[in-house]
Amino acid sequence: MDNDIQRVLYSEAKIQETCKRLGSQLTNVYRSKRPLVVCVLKGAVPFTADLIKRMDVYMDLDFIDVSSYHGGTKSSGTVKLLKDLDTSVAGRDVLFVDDIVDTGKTLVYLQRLLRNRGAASMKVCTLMDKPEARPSDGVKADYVGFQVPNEFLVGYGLDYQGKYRNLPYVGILKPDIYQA
Ligand SMILES: O=P(O)(O)OC[C@H]1O[C@H](OP(=O)(O)OP(=O)(O)O)[C@H](O)[C@@H]1O
Ligand code: HPA
Repeated sequence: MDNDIQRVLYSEAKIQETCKRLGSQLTNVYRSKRPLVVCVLKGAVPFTADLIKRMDVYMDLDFIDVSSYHGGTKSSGTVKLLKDLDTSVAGRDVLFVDDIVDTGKTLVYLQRLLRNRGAASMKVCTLMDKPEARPSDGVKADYVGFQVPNEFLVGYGLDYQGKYRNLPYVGILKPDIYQA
């Protein structure tokens, strides 16, 4: 897989350092609470696994599966709910964990879906934020690891046609891979 990568943007060490920083920030925020951490499948799996190990708080973990990138590099614009939460969010402090906020459509969808379920609070932690991909008055994540350039990225959860999620770093693919 390494041969398919043109440039590494965030190394494994840099990502781990960032998980540590975000984890201690979130530990302070949720110290006296018991948050419901919601991992947004599938891309957020590696980040969630590393982040929660850095959060020294009692918490519950649940998963929601939504998808809008159907194999390509552009959002289809339509977010589909593939699996809902198993846990009630009423009265809970919900923390969404995602790998990237790009156009922001996934985030808008998730916030809309949970709005009427009575959560006490809803926050978003994302490893990567691509603000140039959406209007400046668009949605915002509360806790961000890296602000990333407006390019299609792979690795550490991010896929291209289902591949590269298991790379331990984040990078940019060689141009010929898209054409293959
Ligand atoms: O801000 P947006 O433009 O909505 O993009 C962000 C979303 O896109 C990716 O998920 P995807 O829909 O590809 O599903 P996956 O995680 O299962 O790959 C990523 O994991 C985010 O959840
Ligand atoms: O840059 C990206 N790469 C892979 N998947 C994504 N989903 C949203 N943005 C991206």
